[in-house]
Amino acid sequence: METILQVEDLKKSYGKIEALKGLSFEVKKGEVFALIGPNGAGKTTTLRIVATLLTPSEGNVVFMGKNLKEHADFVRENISYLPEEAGAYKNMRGLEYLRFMATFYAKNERDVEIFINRAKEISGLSDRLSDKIGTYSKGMIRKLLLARALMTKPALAILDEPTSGLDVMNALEIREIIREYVKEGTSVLLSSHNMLEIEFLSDRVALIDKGRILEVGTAEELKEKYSAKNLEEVFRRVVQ
Ligand SMILES: Nc1ncnc2c1ncn2[C@@H]1O[C@H](COP(=O)(O)OP(=O)(O)OP(=O)(O)O)[C@@H](O)[C@H]1O
Repeated sequence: METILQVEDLKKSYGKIEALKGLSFEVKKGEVFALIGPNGAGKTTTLRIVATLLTPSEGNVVFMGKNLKEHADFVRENISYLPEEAGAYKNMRGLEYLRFMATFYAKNERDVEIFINRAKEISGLSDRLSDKIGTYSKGMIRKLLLARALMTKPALAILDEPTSGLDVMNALEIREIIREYVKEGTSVLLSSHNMLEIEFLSDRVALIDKGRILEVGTAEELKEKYSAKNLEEVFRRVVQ
């Protein structure tokens, strides 16, 4: 399978804190690749570097054959990022927000309409899109932002804890949406603390702790290796 993203020996320090200590992995085309690890393991730092929002202290990121250092614009055009603590503009209406974001990515007015229509479908928010975002529940905001992240059908969607804080039904819906987009050609790099979600969504998982990758494989491979019933047990054994 073709590789869409290569992360090579990534290091990142914040002052004295070494958040990443040489992290390498790759994401194949059409794959959902998940990062799991305890709080502070370095997941968000990794995702933010790939999304070009942070620069690494050392190492390389190669996306679709292009090094991020020289091609940040290309990367930004083809990657979308859903941050963990994403707020949206509270005083904007949902639809205004989608239009505003669509104009950044669209090459012409026709694309703007295509993106907005796609986002309407993904969000499932129908009439509520005419209301101000300040009146939305947490689940509605998450859906709006996921719709924004996927509406361009990016080559790679980076989703930091896509369903955190959502109830079971909303989380299920969001997972289904993500899987649909993978069928249409989007690769996904995500982080999550929810092992059920990871088993349902991911093709491969990387377990990270203290800025290093400890294991990579499919959920099945990891469960077999650690004679574990589920990923939670794998996680416990690897991280302890
Ligand atoms: N802006 C920052 N300044 C200083 N230290 C930071 C900063 N951002 C992250 N760190 C530190 O880097 C390390 C990795 O943090 P990161 O947010 O990447 O972890 P994470 O795996 O995403 O954690 P969580 O699961 O809690 O979201 C932690 O020790 C954290 O305190």
